[in-house]
Amino acid sequence: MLIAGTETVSVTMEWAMSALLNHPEILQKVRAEIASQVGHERLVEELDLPKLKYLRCVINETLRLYPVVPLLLPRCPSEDCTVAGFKVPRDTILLVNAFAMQRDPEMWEEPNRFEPERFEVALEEKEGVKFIPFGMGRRACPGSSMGMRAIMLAMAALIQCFEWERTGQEMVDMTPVVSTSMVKAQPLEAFCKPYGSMANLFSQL
Ligand code: HEM
Repeated sequence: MLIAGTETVSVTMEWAMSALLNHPEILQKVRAEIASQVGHERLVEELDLPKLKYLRCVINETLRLYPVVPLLLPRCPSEDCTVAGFKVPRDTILLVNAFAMQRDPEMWEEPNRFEPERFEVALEEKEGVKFIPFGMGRRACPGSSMGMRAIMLAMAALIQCFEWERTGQEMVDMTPVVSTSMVKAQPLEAFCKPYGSMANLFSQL
């Protein structure tokens, strides 16, 4: 539970921040949303999260392109069954490739493009199966809602309090490696400095 609930959150945040540094215009849009919905007189808090709709789209788009658990957890049917027309004998280990589904060009327009706006329109119920970063069914992630809240709150605070930049002209390397989870091959390095309008708040801490 500890690993399931901590590494997933921190790794997703690293992917999200990396994607934002490679798309400064999207980072700017998140910053503008936080400025209009929360301002700079106080720190963002959990009750603000429902208002940060674009930030939620950014996290969803991050989970689509960089799902921390790309093959979900293995399934093993207790009886013979049929999956997508294939006969599967009992006790076969089945893996669901969420990574491939979430980049399938038959399901997504320009699938490799980081475009949070695609989540501004709610997925239709039948489309829900194409976006499964938390798995689905009885064994789906029980911490999905807590995970989303933790990521959104931490990301919102980081963006509200600091200005972020890449360390140079070159883009952040987004190459993944898969171990127990899908992490960045190169850990993120970035520059940050306190955001001017938050200086008052920092001095009171
Ligand atoms: C970004 C955050 C997270 C992601 C992307 C994520 C993703 C997943 C995925 C894909 C599974 C497998 C589901 C399946 O195979 O259908 C899973 C299982 C699980 N997750 Fe998460 N998770 C996250 C956060 C959390 C948190 C915060 C907790 C707990 C506090 C948690 C606890 C668990 C547990 C206990 C399971 C195993 C469930 C079972 O086998 O029945 N996860 N998670």
